[in-house]
Amino acid sequence: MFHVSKLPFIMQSFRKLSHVLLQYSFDNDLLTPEQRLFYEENGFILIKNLVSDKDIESFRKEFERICRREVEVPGLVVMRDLAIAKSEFVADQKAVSKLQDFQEDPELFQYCTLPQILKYVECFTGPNIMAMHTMLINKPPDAGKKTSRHPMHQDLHYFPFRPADRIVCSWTAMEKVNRQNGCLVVLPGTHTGTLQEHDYPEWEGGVNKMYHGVRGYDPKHPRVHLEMEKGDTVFFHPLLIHGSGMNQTQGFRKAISCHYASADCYYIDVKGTTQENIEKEVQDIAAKKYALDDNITFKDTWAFRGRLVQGERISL
Ligand SMILES: CC(C)CC(=O)SCCNC(=O)CCNC(=O)[C@H](O)C(C)(C)COP(=O)(O)OP(=O)(O)OC[C@H]1O[C@@H](n2cnc3c(N)ncnc32)[C@H](O)[C@@H]1OP(=O)(O)O
Ligand SMILES: Nc1ncnc2c1ncn2[C@@H]1O[C@H](COP(=O)(O)OP(=O)(O)OP(=O)(O)O)[C@@H](O)[C@H]1O
Ligand SMILES: O=C(O)CCC(=O)C(=O)O
Ligand SMILES: [Fe+2]
Ligand SMILES: [Mg+2]
Repeated sequence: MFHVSKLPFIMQSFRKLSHVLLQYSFDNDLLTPEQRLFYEENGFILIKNLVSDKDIESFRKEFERICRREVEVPGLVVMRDLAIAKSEFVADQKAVSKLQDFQEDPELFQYCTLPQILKYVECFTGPNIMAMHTMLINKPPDAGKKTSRHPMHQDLHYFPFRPADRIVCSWTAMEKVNRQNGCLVVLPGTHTGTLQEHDYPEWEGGVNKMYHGVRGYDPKHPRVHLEMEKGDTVFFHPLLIHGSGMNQTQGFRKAISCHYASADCYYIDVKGTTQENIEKEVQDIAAKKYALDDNITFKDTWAFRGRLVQGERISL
């Protein structure tokens, strides 16, 4: 018979067991057992209303200043949608589809250090945390060629560091996102698989630079559209297959995100793996951007951009 005096023993056994059975998250006081199990099984977890309107307003303002070129940010990559980059019209601020690598912009980088975000991140990375990759995505109204889509992919394809289970993305909606404006689409449970081969999808209207898609995923796998309100944040595993649909509205769908990794993750050599194709593209772009010879390594491009946000810097 169960007796309350046995409760501490039962709890302790559960904790021990959970270390064996739950490989994707850590035991702490933040996630409920149900939330942990959800992440373990699905590879993502959505937390409502995590980032304040005030913070989002300040990211939006800074984004606009960058578009107007009132501030210059070292290392920042300003992307334009393919449909606009290849058009004859002079691009104005509305042409910016994505900012990458805003680690040197104090206003935007504030996002990566928000304590309420880091508390969740720690459940997946542990206490020593590096912000490895930053983005502000401004998905434009589709110009008619479906170039606003992001093909289904696994973010780990871009990362030469491991282990995958100690990496997590936080992605915060800066406004209401839904099917109409191209919310995230995820294939729940795919984080338990392996890294798949990625390449450019054969889309008629073309595809944006470096938007590789996963080859041959099961089109019948259940899809979940993550409709979110402003401030809602999803945390997801780097093997989770995800993408985003076309923006069929006239507004620019904004989201801000950061990929975090445990500071004791280690770099790997991707030679001879499916990641060789992205390594080559990244090195070609980096060589141009930093006006260097082609001796900048894939690993360097990451070590150089990564920033410690909690604990101590170890091997990344
Ligand atoms: C987990 C995470 C990492 C997952 C992801 O983020 S997946 C997406 C990752 N994407 C990236 O990292 C994209 C990086 N993009 C860039 O570095 C830049 O936007 C560049 C593609 C190098 C272009 O930048 P920049 O050289 O300043 O732009 P320019 O206007 O001078 O154009 C130079 C040539 O590039 C072309 N271009 C610009 N934007 C795109 C585009 N979106 N897709 C395809 N081609 C593009 C542009 O047309 C021009 O081509 P040519 O006229 O020389 O043929
Ligand atoms: N031909 C394709 N190959 C690979 N991925 C695709 C293809 N077409 C769409 N996708 C991806 O599938 C996801 C959903 O795209 P899409 O907008 O077509 O459908 P949806 O949003 O589920 O449906 P709806 O637009 O009817 O609401 C996106 O990640 C998109 O990039
Ligand atoms: O905001 C989006 O459309 C998703 C972007 C994404 O998955 C990525 O850049 O890796
Ligand atoms: Fe992604
Ligand atoms: Mg759609």
